[in-house]
Amino acid sequence: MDAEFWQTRWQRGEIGFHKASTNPLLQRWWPRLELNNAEPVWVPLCGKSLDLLWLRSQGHPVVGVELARSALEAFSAEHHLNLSWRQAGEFDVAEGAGFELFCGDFFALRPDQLVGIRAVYDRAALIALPAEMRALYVAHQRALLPRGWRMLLVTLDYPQEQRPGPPFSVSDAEVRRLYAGCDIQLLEESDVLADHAVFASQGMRSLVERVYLIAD
Ligand SMILES: C[S@@+](CC[C@H](N)C(=O)[O-])C[C@H]1O[C@@H](n2cnc3c(N)ncnc32)[C@H](O)[C@@H]1O
Repeated sequence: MDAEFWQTRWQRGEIGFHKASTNPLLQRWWPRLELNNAEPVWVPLCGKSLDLLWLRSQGHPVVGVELARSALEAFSAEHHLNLSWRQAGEFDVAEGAGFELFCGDFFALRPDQLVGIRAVYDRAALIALPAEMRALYVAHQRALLPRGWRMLLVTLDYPQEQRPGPPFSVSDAEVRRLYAGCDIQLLEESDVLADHAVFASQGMRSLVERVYLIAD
């Protein structure tokens, strides 16, 4: 899952992960983070998700990172946001209308670029990465954020041998291992295979979606 893999997915429009509506799990569970609406929210591997718009509609300034510039340009154009671009070190940043979206590699971000962020939304970021990268991703995430953060995390769990990722299968045990030392609450768990006919046609036999509230 290198940069070229994702750039090619965006170039070819192979973005089945992108949803045409706000994630209902975000709407249902976000209040459990008990945030002040003025708190900025960090959205790693953000794509052009409509969830960014929903978070902003709640009053949150939204900070994201995304490798594919075309994704951020599409986000700006499709929602008439007229984001402008500036440079910040090795990142180009699309900003305006309550958004600050870093274009570049998550792993190149430094803590001083995310000062004051204590809220995180991870949907299809952790599970976009293969196992060896997930450990590095979580370690970097934890190094980037100041103590006291809270995160809403959405995962998928299925027999990995039934289909190659992404999305990758992430078990409950792995979430607890990766975020050891944090307070981890499982908010919801359900089998969602019936909603993913393509995965079922690829041989998947079960697909469990989980939503966690994780606090450092
Ligand atoms: C599965 S998609 C999910 C996008 C978004 N979270 C959503 O829910 O629609 C993963 C996204 O992460 C981006 N990505 C992958 N690796 C990245 C990295 N190292 N740094 C920044 N973005 C990355 C990809 O380009 C892709 O848009």
